[in-house]
Amino acid sequence: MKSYLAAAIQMTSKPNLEKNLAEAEELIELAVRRGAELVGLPENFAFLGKEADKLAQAQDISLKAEKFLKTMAQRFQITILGGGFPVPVEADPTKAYNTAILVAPTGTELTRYQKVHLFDVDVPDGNTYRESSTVMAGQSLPSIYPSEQLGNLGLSICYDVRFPELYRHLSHQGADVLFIPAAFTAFTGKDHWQVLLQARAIENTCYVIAPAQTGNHYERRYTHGHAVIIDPWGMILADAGEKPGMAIAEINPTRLKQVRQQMPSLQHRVFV
Ligand SMILES: O=C(O)CNC(=O)[C@H](CS)NC(=O)CCC(=O)C(=O)O
Repeated sequence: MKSYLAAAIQMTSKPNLEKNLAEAEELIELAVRRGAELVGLPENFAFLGKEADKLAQAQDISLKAEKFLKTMAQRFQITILGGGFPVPVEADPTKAYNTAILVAPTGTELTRYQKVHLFDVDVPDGNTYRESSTVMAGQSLPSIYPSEQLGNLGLSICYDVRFPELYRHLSHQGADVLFIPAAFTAFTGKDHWQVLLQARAIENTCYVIAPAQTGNHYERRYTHGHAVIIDPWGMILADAGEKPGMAIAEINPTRLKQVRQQMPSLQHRVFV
């Protein structure tokens, strides 16, 4: 593993696939110009709209999002994470998997994860979320992708951040970097987002790369923003704030080793 720059992209995706991909392309290009070799896009980067509209367009979103990620990775010679887009479930036309994929600079898919924990929550601000009405829950824990250059990369999506056992599973497999792409609600985000991300970084002594959605997407859907990169000690290395843009920071194996020496808690695990 070498030292390199990673970018966590922040977007305000809308119910408009073409527009979102054009915005993502601009931000990826900017990240590359700033030297990023690993770029993460947030959950719902390709489409953020009503559940029914998303499902109706799922086939189109799925094909175009996947093609887009492969084209970007090859054009800019970067590794790229697409932090969550709907992939239709063949056996059930009423459902899609909320899928994240990691793509190599060659355009090859390295690994894929289907979101396991679905956000079925009545948020106290009056918004109701029933992700399970259109999303099929993934059945298996994510596996890490061992990259010689970039370290062991672990995937997850958004609401997963509240389930520490998933990240324990990743760190148990040797994860160095945890991806937590999200579309966190503005209401929960203000109190929980940063705390949860820092906890996952600290307890697993891993880097956290958390691309995010921000602002108003349609009607009353607001997300929290603050795409961040956090180091294994829990320090916020970069924070994208509230506007579309990105957080960029160095992922450094020497720092990783240093923190794991200073705080060897992973070696002291008793139960998992
Ligand atoms: O907001 C939207 O319309 C899009 N959001 C999403 O697609 C996903 C699934 S509904 N959001 C989350 O998982 C939020 C989790 C969260 O916010 C928390 O855990 O507090």
